[in-house]
Amino acid sequence: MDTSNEHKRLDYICWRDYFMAIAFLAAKRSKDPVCQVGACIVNKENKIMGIGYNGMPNGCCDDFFPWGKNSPIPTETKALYVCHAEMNAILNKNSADVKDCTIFVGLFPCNECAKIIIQSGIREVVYLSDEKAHKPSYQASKRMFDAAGIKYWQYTPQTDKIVIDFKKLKLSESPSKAEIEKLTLNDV
Ligand SMILES: Nc1ccn([C@H]2C[C@H](O)[C@@H](COP(=O)(O)O)O2)c(=O)n1
Ligand SMILES: [Zn+2]
Repeated sequence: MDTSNEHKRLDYICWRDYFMAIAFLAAKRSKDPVCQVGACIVNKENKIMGIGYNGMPNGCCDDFFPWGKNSPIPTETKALYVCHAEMNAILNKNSADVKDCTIFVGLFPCNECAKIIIQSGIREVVYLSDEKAHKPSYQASKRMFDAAGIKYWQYTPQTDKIVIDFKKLKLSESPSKAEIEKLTLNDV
């Protein structure tokens, strides 16, 4: 590795790892105790068009709506309320539309999100996990994507792990006033 600081770094992350990591960072915002999913929509110029994670709809308080799915009361199940990551990413878009975009998502989309993805004009789905592939809802997604010509594929990241250690980063905090004066004097 070149440590001279005279040449460009070579251990930077690639675009796809970057977008997938952003999807996972967004998932950290989810309040779902069992399954946290994030999604990141990107256009052909590698510009981010939308980010989302699974959560309750606006105005539906996280503390009062159900997060479980085993209640004897039929309406007390999260599935009735939670907005999925893909849907939120599409609805949160910062552009007029997401036509021809790619969506990076932590978990393969369910059938409801597949419909929204197709209707939004997204052309490609890149996912990390397909752990729900045995469920009919997820099989229906593949059927719809195949029919609609949406490309979908499972991503293997190039980087094993990406760590953001705020504590360590804080060590390189701004220098003290005395240090700044010393640095300035030395620079003259
Ligand atoms: N592609 C996906 C798949 C699932 N979700 C969300 C929806 C729920 O909050 C949760 C699934 O919960 P589980 O039935 O596994 O307890 O994950 C999503 O946003 N996107
Ligand atoms: Zn979904």
